[in-house]
Amino acid sequence: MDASSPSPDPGATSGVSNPAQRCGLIAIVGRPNVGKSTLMNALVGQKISITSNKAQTTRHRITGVRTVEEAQFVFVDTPGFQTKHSAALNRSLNRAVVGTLSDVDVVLFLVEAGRFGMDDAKVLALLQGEGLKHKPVVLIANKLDAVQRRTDLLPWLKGMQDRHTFAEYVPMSAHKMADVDRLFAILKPYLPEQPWYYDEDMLTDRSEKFLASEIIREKLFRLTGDELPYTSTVVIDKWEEEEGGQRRRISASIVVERDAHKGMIIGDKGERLKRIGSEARQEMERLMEAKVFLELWVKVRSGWADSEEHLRSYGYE
Ligand SMILES: Nc1nc2c(ncn2[C@@H]2O[C@H](COP(=O)(O)OP(=O)(O)OP(=O)(O)O)[C@@H](O)[C@H]2O)c(=O)[nH]1
Repeated sequence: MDASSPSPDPGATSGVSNPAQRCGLIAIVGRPNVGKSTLMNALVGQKISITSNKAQTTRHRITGVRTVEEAQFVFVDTPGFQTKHSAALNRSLNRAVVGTLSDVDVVLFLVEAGRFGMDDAKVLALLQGEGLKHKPVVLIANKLDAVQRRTDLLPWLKGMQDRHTFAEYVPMSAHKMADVDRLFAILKPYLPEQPWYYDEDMLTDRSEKFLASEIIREKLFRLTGDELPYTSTVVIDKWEEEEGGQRRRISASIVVERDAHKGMIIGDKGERLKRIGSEARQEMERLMEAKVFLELWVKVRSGWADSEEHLRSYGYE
């Protein structure tokens, strides 16, 4: 409450009782490409994590915060549960998923409405494992808009009921705002009554530096299409603020595994790298409300995805 508030005593009764504050952690899990990032961005109301048609682009844990009336929802976006690759990177990612889930109040398990494959089953098995058994899990049957025959959905939902006793069954589309609003109402009772963790207008607790690297990564994946393996990463090498924060000088490296990938990113006469840099710079300027000078490098670091040591130095724990 701000100091100029007319109310002399915020705790005073005025005939209308103020509901107690609620606050809780919510994790969003599901196989790659089911729409986790899309849903979190819709829930938080601002783009803070990258989305892409390319599977497995979400590797960092990202927190988004949304306060609706008395309830504060703190969202944790977990990396896609890795099933295809077996490098150290994936072990690290799976550890991150389990670590994230153990301390949340409710888990949103995303699947595509009408579909439940081996990859979904692996994520569900993880949720049914030791330590997570009693956690409320809400089944989100996403991409409802893409379902041709809605009548097929009822038997499918019944089948899902047999697989796990979910706390709620929510067929919806992350692209539809009305569905997203309804989800807030459904989730509210799962948040414990306790004071908010963040200011009401707080959207993310990740640093600008982290968001900058995510923006570069998003442009990288968007502009290289499916050619680039998901193991490419971005490291911020230099970050300088000038003129009281009005100007940023940022130098970043895109780290790839092979020379061929380097060529792919640089493109003909450097055109593609130039475009990645220019689009990333513009988005950073909008986000940071400052002038940005961005220098981008492409480095080849062979086999980094298999080395625990490299993972640590790039910030994956
Ligand atoms: N038709 C439809 N498409 C959706 C919906 N939600 C997400 N998508 C699309 O599904 C694709 C994948 O969405 P993401 O949000 O990147 O998926 P993700 O689960 O975060 O993917 P990873 O980062 O690979 O784990 C994108 O092309 C989205 O636009 C939806 O409700 N309906």
